[in-house]
Amino acid sequence: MMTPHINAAAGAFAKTVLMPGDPLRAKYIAENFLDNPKLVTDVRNMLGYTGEYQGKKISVMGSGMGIPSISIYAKELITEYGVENIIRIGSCGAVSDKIKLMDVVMAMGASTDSAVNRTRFANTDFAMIGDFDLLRKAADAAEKLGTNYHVGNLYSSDLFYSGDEARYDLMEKYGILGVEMEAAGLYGVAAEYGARALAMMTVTDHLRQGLHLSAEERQHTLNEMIKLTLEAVSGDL
Ligand SMILES: O=P(O)(O)O[C@H]1O[C@H](CO)[C@@H](O)[C@H]1O
Ligand SMILES: O=c1cc[nH]c(=O)[nH]1
Repeated sequence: MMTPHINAAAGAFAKTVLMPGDPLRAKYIAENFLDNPKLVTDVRNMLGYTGEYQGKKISVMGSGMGIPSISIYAKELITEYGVENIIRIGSCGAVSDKIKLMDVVMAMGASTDSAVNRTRFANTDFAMIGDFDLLRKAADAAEKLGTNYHVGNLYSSDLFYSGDEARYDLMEKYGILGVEMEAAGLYGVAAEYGARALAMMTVTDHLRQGLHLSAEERQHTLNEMIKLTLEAVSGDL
């Protein structure tokens, strides 16, 4: 079996796929957190691996950056490879002083300036929400591991370089917890094709305070989020 973007064999993916934006983060997770990881797809270097966690099959694959990219991979994973659960594990920027660097943000919902969900939903506003069961398990895992986390609304932006300070004010007023570039697209695909999805982000940047995690801090905190995610999904693999 092959799609235009995934060259894995039929059955190569587990029913649960962790999805960081960066394919090299997928490689890092496979090599450092999974047992017996095998590369199953590498079209365009968008690396995907399947291995085991606590003896059960699990996959990890990069999504690329932005809603169009994750929409292609998530759709093909669900419809062509039978994937049932996709958990995005990414990075985001914060706009509120209540959110600190290294906190984890779990997207109960995802707002966006992208048109994709209006395009797929008769030009009306479909509420982009994460799967409640995955969200509850992720929050429970964060409590267990003592992670600082927030649950609420995220903003998936088409522009990384927007420079729109007024929009950051609006986001803060409306309680947006983080800005990233994929969650609303992932939630739309999951709704359209009947899969479960959750997006979780580590806060790596503070867009109002001009703060950015160092490379080492990014690595460390992303490790925490990966452990949290594996703990959250371990009962369902
Ligand atoms: O760290 P990842 O998962 O790539 O997520 C964030 O980082 C990228 C921008 O640098 C965008 O993909 C954004 O959503
Ligand atoms: O999209 C993103 C990702 C990380 N940090 C940001 O500020 N924006």
